[in-house]
Amino acid sequence: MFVLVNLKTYPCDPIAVATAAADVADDTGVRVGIAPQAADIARVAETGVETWAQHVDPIDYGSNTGHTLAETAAEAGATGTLINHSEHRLKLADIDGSVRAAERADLETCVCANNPDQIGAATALGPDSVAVEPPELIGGDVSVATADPDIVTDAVEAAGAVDESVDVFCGAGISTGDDVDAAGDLGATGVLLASGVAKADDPRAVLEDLVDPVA
Ligand SMILES: O=C(CO)COP(=O)(O)O
Repeated sequence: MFVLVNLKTYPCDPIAVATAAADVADDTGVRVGIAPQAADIARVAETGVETWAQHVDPIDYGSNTGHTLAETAAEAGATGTLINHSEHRLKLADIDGSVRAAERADLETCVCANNPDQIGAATALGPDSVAVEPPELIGGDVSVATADPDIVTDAVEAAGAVDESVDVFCGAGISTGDDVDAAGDLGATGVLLASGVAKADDPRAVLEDLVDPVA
């Protein structure tokens, strides 16, 4: 399982979380990634943790004020990027453009989607992975795998019908190792989570628990 922690713009210490995540990954062999804000990518990457961008724009070098260029994210130390997160939704053509931009910069891609139909469409764009995250469960206390297991199995089926080589992750409300385990049982090969770690009093303890059943 891949455990990808999206720090969003939560007021946590990205370096403390990244250092803990790097330690937990080293100790257990579980793949753990951190997706900090763009401005924090370089110092998060310096901790040695697998570092992802939260977004890259469908642009090339040039006159694009205020955008995130995939090459710059990669040079800062990112090795992957989320695209079309529920809190940063893009038009279909721009999702495609962002996937192409990320590929150009050798960034691994995960396209997020709200439901299985969107997962099928996202898979057709050829990312490395897709992630189903029901918006109504994001930031809540109940894991998607518990609250809506069918959405995960349907997403796995929808992606598989288009391209079996594309990994399927799930996210929303995931905060424990049991949640990660349940997501795996439904066919997900990774989880995306945020508040469970970023808002925790002890992010290291949460990270240790998250990887425990899959270690
Ligand atoms: O949006 C998410 C990860 O990208 C999920 O957020 P929560 O883990 O806070 O529900």
